[in-house]
Amino acid sequence: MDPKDSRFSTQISHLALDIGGTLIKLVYFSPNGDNCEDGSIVVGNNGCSVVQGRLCFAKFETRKIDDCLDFIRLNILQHSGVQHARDKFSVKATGGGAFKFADLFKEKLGIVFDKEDEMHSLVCGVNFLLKTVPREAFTYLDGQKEFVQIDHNDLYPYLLVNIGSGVSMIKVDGDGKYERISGTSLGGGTFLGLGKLLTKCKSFDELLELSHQGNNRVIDMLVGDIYGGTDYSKIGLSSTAIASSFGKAISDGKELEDYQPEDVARSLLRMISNNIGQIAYLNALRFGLKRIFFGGFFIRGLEYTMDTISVAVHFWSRGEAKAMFLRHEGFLGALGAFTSYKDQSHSTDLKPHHHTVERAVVKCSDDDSFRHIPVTANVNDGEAIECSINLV
Ligand SMILES: Nc1ncnc2c1ncn2[C@@H]1O[C@H](COP(=O)(O)OP(=O)(O)OP(=O)(O)O)[C@@H](O)[C@H]1O
Ligand SMILES: CC(C)(CO)[C@@H](O)C(=O)NCCC(=O)O
Repeated sequence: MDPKDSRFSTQISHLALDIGGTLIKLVYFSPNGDNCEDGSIVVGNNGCSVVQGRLCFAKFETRKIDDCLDFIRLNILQHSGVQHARDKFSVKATGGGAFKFADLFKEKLGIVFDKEDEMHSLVCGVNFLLKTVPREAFTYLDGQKEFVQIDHNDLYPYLLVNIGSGVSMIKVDGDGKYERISGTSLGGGTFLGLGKLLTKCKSFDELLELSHQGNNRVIDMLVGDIYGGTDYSKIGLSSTAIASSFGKAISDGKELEDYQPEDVARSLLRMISNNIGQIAYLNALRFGLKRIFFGGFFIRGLEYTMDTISVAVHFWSRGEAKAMFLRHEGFLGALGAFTSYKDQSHSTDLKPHHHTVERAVVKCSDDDSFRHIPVTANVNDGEAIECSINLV
């Protein structure tokens, strides 16, 4: 197969979207490195072409969906010499937006969504990563990041906690065997929404930056604040443990303006992370699960967030359960939708039924400068995955 001939089809058919309440995530296969550094095409064998390249990642704010449409138009459609796909191509899509924005994509780009269930996609995405991508999962405790060697024969059961706008908790027992056992509406959307209201910051990055500089003890009421500086050791609470998030605001006699936005952001991040860690542990306990994988874009590879979640899980489980994180945390659903191409033949006659990942590389697309991709990744924003797909 001449790679040039198949380029348009390849790029369109190997794109998957996860359109969530806050963010749109894209995973796309770049066969020739045009959209992703250093990729390479090639190799034909026995009527089946193996195309080498990379899985690339990009994200957009859902409220700025036009940017996402432009990205697809400029980097995928126009790149291939067309403006509109004229209803010819269906693309895997998951998340609530696969329903909400189906008409928009059809009207603006001529792309039809082939919808994949959100929970199913999340589970497929995690299983794909854990089974295929080396050094994907890691623990984070006391400032130490440690990669976890995953034994494919001893992967299940595990608890998946996906922290997006809201939080879903899914017990995974095998490939396609899972149950959503819990969830909470206090998630990444709560952090960002409350954060914007309380600190006047404009973006998630700004809020994170603020939280870096803050001190949660200024607003949180600690056990020591209640117990005159001492631990409550009888029930295992140290004086520095948070007794009540934002509790000091009750009696400080201060207005919101009297607090530093940094301290508010820090308390908020701690409150949300702690709460999710605790609910996750309780659900793990319900079903006797020892391993908890945390995903979703709320985490963003942020040490403070991961540390807080890990400490919460460690503390409540008395060291029995383990919190683990994933390098491609934010792209689980989109990756899962992408891998679902392998389950069926495709209108373009392309069928990626096998993904071989040799190594993950630290270059990727950056959503803020998507017109100039490729660029080097920032804050773990989705490292490209080197892989090959079979075209039949
Ligand atoms: N650049 C960003 N802009 C906005 N939010 C961000 C950003 N980076 C990380 N976040 C955080 O990630 C959250 C969204 O995560 P994610 O994309 O996994 O969920 P979603 O798919 O939008 O939500 P849901 O699955 O609940 O529909 C936000 O609520 C916010 O806390
Ligand atoms: C509604 C979804 C699944 C959309 O992704 C997510 O935002 C979520 O799991 N929210 C939490 C809802 C709840 O269980 O209370």
